[in-house]
Amino acid sequence: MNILDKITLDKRNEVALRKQLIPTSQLEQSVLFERQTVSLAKNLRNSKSGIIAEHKRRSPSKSVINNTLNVQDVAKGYENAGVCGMSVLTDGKYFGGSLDDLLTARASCSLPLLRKEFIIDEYQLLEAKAYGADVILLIAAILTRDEIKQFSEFAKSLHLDVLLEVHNEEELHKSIMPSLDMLGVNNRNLKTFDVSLETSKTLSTLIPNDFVKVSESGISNIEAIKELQPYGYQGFLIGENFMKTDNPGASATEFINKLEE
Ligand SMILES: O=P(O)(O)OC[C@@H](O)[C@@H](O)c1c[nH]c2ccccc12
Repeated sequence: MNILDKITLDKRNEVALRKQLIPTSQLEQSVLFERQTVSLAKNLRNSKSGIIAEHKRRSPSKSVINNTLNVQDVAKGYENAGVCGMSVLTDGKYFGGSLDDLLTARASCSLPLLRKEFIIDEYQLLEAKAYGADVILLIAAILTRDEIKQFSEFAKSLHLDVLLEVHNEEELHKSIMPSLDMLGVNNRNLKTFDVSLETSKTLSTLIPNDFVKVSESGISNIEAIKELQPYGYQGFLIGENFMKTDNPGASATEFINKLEE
């Protein structure tokens, strides 16, 4: 079993438990359910730099990235840096995140927030909304075309943006549909952890222009972005490069200033 299969299996058990503890009617009563969401896709279309900055404490590929920071400081720092949106890992077991992290980020900034999660059930979309997300991630590698359709349409009905993540041509072909806003190419293979920017370059021509193109993972310098922009990418998801420093907000500020020079 590869790591992605393991994560997905654990996630199914976790979601089944959560469903028993917190009924959907309770999620729907969250004050955040009434909140007007902010569109990340729109922000990216209007931005020069297109940075989506991530809060990530650890990952299966890197173990600990940063265990000392607090989400509030990171969210405020990213907002001050002028990023287009913030991604918050909410998986606990493999990434050290939580829905509480999402809630804290929501209370700390007004950036569009992406719930970075392994979504396998509509219930998680209600959670995303109830804890203040604006955007959800759907990972093509763990979903069927029917699930992608069902989850993305449900997300749209909740006024959430949808970022669909692919890693190869096959995943891309099965996923193209009008209920998606952004197509993300993950430069990291979630099954082997190999990282290559070539993945973004190769898949770029196959992505229809109606979607905002996002390149994800393994971006550690300005040169990578300059290299990817000619391929039509308007969004760049960066985690470790900022999170490994003592002050992710300051790192993002420096990065964006250089990029917009
Ligand atoms: O830390 P990096 O290499 O900058 O990567 C960020 C982000 O792309 C990565 O965390 C990610 C992309 N897709 C995911 C799916 C699940 C968990 C994590 C991810």
